[in-house]
Amino acid sequence: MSPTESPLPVEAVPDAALLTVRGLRKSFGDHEVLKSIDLDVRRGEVVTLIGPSGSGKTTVLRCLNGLEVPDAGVAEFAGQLTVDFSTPMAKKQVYGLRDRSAMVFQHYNLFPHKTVLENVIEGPVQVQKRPKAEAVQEARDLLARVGLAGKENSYPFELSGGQQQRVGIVRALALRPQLLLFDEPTSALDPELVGEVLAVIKELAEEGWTMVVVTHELAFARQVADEVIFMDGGVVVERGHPDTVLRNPREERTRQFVDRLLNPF
Ligand SMILES: Nc1ncnc2c1ncn2[C@@H]1O[C@H](COP(=O)(O)OP(=O)(O)OP(=O)(O)O)[C@@H](O)[C@H]1O
Repeated sequence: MSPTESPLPVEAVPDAALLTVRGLRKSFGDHEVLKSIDLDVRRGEVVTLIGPSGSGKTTVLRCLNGLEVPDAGVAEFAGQLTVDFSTPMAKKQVYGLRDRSAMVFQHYNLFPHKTVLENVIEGPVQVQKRPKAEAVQEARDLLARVGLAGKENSYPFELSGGQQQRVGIVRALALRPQLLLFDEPTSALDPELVGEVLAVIKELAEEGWTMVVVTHELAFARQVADEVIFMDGGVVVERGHPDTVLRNPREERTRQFVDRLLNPF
């Protein structure tokens, strides 16, 4: 299913903004984790977030998905929804963000006691109240697309990590989101399984899905990303085309981080 088939259609307007975020701030206690983050995501664009552990990448995704309520800032889904996080209404409005985005988690976060099919249809049927037969058919089609036909009745523990993550991706797609959020989708996988998951994400990018991907896979970022954002200490240090940020960064901090990823010893 391409994003244009979703019930919340992504219009084929090249370079049109889908999500604009300004001044995003989030503290946990007195630890200021995000210090005024700006983000522009255009329709059909792939933005990758890179940065050291603790720099705030996951927190950005969780704020975009409405799993955390930021302390300040504004998020706007073009022409549909504006959330001003500094107002009391934001606590309710973040559900609007959750309706429009879907997250793929580092550790898959599948329900262990549910089958693959049950995991995938949970959101569409229980949350979105879509007809079960339609959700089941769509889930079967999506699972087949990522090479998981025949695994519908398996339980997560019966699958490899790569297969579980592909179920995680299908579960996100089944929500028919406008924006896909990936939080280090391959970092829990054995090295030989990383490629099979990245291939699925790359295919989705080629189909025109809009996505924000937190990843340490620089080869993926180079090939697939339209923009790379390097975060450190809760701020955006540098952003730009992958050829600049990953090959010829302007900032010394970016250069050191990329060098460490390329030469860990
Ligand atoms: N719910 C929370 N309560 C308290 N502190 C939190 C919470 N969530 C995140 N943090 C802290 O916020 C900081 C940023 O965390 P975050 O997970 O966003 O970083 P990250 O860049 O994604 O790191 P990693 O690459 O290790 O996942 C860390 O210091 C983390 O301990």
